[in-house]
Amino acid sequence: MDRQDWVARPGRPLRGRVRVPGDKSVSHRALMLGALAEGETRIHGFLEGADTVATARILEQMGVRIEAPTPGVRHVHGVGLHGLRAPEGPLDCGNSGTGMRLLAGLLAGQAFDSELVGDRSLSTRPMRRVVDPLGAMGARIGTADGGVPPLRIQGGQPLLGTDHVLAVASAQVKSALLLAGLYADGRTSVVEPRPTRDYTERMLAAFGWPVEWSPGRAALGGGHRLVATDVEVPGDFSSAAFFLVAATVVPGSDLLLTGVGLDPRRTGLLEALRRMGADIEVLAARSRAGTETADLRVRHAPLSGIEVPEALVPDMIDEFPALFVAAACARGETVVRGAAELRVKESDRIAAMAVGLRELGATVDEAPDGAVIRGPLSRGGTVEALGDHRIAMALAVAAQCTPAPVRVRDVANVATSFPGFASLAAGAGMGLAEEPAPE
Ligand SMILES: O=C(O)C1=C[C@@H](OP(=O)(O)O)[C@@H](O)[C@H](O)C1
Ligand SMILES: C=C(OP(=O)(O)O)C(=O)O
Repeated sequence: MDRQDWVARPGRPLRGRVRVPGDKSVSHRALMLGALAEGETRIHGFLEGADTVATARILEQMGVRIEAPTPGVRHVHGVGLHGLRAPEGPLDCGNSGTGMRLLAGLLAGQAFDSELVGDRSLSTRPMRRVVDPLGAMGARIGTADGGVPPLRIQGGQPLLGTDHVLAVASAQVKSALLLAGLYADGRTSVVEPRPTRDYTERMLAAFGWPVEWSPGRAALGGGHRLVATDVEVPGDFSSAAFFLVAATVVPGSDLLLTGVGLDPRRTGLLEALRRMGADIEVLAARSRAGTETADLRVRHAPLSGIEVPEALVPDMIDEFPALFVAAACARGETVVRGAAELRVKESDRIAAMAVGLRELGATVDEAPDGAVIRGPLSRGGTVEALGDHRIAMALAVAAQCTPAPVRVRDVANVATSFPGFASLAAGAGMGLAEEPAPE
């Protein structure tokens, strides 16, 4: 990917309507379950991001026909639970932790060997969290030194249903184990330290696989079949988050975000921003095929710092870069704790935001599992997104509150989760322009 920068500066108040792209978590899962189902699964609202496109390509490498008649639509011709073919080479997950961890579970149950690789960032992310519990089920998966990718998965291993008690609250780990459980003999169960997003459970049920779940627990048995079904992907709350914060902090803003998925395990930021004083209304809430979707009207409001309740952390795990910006624009200080997972995302997101916001004049005291953040953002400058999509978008939002322009370096990776962010943001009023990176 070519290096790309943005120059961001205060623009106009954010106004009008914005429709964010489809949910990344749902798009990955719809492809995977569609591939393993019998029949044709039609996905609408599919995220055309590099992460989800990488997952589609991997499934195609294993013999799944996936048509893309128009952008945002995929027709997945399922091959059935045992219909995948051995791939000819390594399977490239790109930047996607979700892709790699979920596929590790799915591939552990196949009759053939496979290898999962990723880009530079993904190649540093911890994989023992899936490799060890999959190993307890009988899977054989090798990693590079330090438990990082590539993952070499030996096929033909019989899997045994196992009861897992997880140390980290991770929907990716839970989902990997449930996907392996489809191929296991007996019952696979997962207990989480805190409830995480339950899209895998919901979608398995929609595809006809018997699964029991409640917040923090999930269980299924092997030996059933998946039947193709249509999937309507809601707008990604994690993408909407940047607009929620931008419209809240820029005076005069009044913005409508349409068709945003509001799964309760995803909307921790809504709760945190409201506690800080944000003015966000949920309008036209509707439930389609078990998915909560609504329009969000957000108007500028002054914010005050809070202590973010630890129980909210998994429900806003991808929204902390945006929350850090809201905190730097608030009166008083904001305290984040219990969020050590942020250190093993696409970048160390605590460090990345601390360095970026300090460059713009904020005070950020880092802790191993969080930070204390104090504004104001008192100057412009040059900040590093470190190739992390969420850091890039958060720092562009921060620049809407600085007295001088901000160059955000290394932003090309925004295409993994939010292609078209810069033009959508500029259209809504944000001051944001793409710039080639200097040599
Ligand atoms: O299951 C998923 O789709 C995801 C789970 C979260 O990761 P963890 O499970 O590692 O917390 C989140 O950060 C990621 O963007 C998507
Ligand atoms: C952490 C993220 O994704 P992944 O783990 O799939 O790379 C994210 O999108 O913020």
